[in-house]
Amino acid sequence: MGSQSCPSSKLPLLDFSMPESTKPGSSEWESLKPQVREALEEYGCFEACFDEISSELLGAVLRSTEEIFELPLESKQRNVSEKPYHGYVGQIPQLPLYESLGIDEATVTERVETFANTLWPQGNPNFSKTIESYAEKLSELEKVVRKMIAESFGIEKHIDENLNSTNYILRFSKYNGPNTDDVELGMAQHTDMNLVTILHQNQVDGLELQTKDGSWIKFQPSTPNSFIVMISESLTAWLNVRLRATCHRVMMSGNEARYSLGLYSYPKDGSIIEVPEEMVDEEHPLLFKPFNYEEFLSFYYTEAGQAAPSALRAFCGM
Ligand SMILES: O=C(O)CCC(=O)C(=O)O
Ligand SMILES: [Fe+2]
Repeated sequence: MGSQSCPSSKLPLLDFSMPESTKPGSSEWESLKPQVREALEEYGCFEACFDEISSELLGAVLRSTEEIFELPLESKQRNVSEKPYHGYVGQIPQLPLYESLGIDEATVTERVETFANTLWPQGNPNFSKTIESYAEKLSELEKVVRKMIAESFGIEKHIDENLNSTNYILRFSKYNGPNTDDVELGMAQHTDMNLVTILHQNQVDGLELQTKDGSWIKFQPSTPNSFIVMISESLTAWLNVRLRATCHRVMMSGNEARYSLGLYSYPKDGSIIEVPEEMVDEEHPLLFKPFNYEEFLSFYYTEAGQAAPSALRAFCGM
């Protein structure tokens, strides 16, 4: 990899910590809604403040993340899943800096406890309590954002069904510093396939985002406690591509390890994503047939899915 880094940039910073800002219909809600829409139109993502998750909780979450990666490889590899990219991922020759583990249905107490018991056979109640609280609170922010998006397009009558058929996976990632003078690949460029992704990281930067003109910017958080909210392919499909998912990657430099946590909302097994009729008109012809997310994800991980410029269009485009 080259030794050059791309320019740093700030994203729009939206404040979900204001009282009432997560209460539908409040003046704070109404003022944030167009800002969410505008930021997503421009960048496909934004930075969010959300002090429902306190600094103490964020500190505990990052310590818990470090605790996971300190475990021996055999322990981490016990985190298995029949779904691709849901269990332990690591030891990939092309991505030597990267390792991650996921908890599927991370807002469900038993699922978090099962994950903890898999990693620590003697249990780790502290970990479970911290992580469950984090996933639960952050999933509330995710729902607020999705609801604001739906209202901004006048499709709020479909939102309850959309919200009620959602699961959340929480992924813990570690990227080692390359320990050279070069910038090295942590994670290859991609868009996420789910609905909405919310990321939080430690103090080591590395996330890069592709702007509309195709250039790359390095994300630099405005405050250590903020989150990046990003829309992903399945949500853009639901919106008939009125918003676009952002292409992103992780590039690492220096000696320090970067830790990140991603909360990914995705449609529950068996649920179908169908573009609401309000999103279709002469100017915006229907782009996707109704699709099942699980089937789409299986296709995405096939050779044809990986080779397609847009896996979603290849899978269910009109
Ligand atoms: O670590 C990050 O900030 C990004 C992770 C990511 O893009 C992913 O897991 O899909
Ligand atoms: Fe991603």
